[in-house]
Amino acid sequence: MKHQDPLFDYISSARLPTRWGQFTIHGFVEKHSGQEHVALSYGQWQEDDVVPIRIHSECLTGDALFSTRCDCGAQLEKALQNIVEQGKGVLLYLRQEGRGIGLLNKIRAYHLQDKGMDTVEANEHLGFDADLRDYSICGYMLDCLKVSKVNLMTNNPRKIQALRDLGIEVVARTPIDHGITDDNRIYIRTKTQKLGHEFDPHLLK
Ligand SMILES: Nc1nc2c(ncn2[C@@H]2O[C@H](COP(=O)(O)OP(=O)(O)OP(=O)(O)O)[C@@H](O)[C@H]2O)c(=O)[nH]1
Repeated sequence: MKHQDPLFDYISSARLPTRWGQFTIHGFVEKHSGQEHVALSYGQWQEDDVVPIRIHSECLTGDALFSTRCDCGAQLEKALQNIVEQGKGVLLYLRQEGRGIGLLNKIRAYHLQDKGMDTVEANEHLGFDADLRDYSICGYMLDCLKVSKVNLMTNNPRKIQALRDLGIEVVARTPIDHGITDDNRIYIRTKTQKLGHEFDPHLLK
């Protein structure tokens, strides 16, 4: 598993039983910042297989605190369920909270959204770009896990491009449009209009 890289390190792996099945959790670190990330893998594959994967960006409020202000928690659950149903797959869980602005800045952005701004306007009002995420560690993580061809669960074309730029073959995309509620319909509409996410328009009416 250990690969030499100037930017990233693999740390260790362990069993991770979950509600859906038994995964293995793998720990990684960005050397320059000390930022920690994890990958969950399930099942087995050959080097040439197309592996179902999800790149999930940390969302403490949605993933751990049950918020329905976004669709993150529902997407995380659905991704793990999909992987187990398909018998193999990988979830890359990147610690890029709030599209990269961090937890406390996300709460500041939520405050501005409570006052009427949309998710992009709120980021920009705080002096950030709409999306600050960096996916470069994904190439290293997938390399360590011996994955080179993927079926990516996402509605976000930027993730497809980011993987292609890293030399990963994105053979297919599986939409992941779970968790749309009255609490987040406007937020998701904004993501389609301003950030390029692809959603079935009927789901957003
Ligand atoms: N700045 C900011 N971040 C948010 C907000 N709502 C959710 N997030 C963060 O957005 C990230 C998830 O992004 P999404 O746009 O839902 O999904 P995606 O990862 O781009 O695309 P998918 O693969 O289709 O889910 C997580 O890091 C969340 O913490 C918000 O209103 N403002």
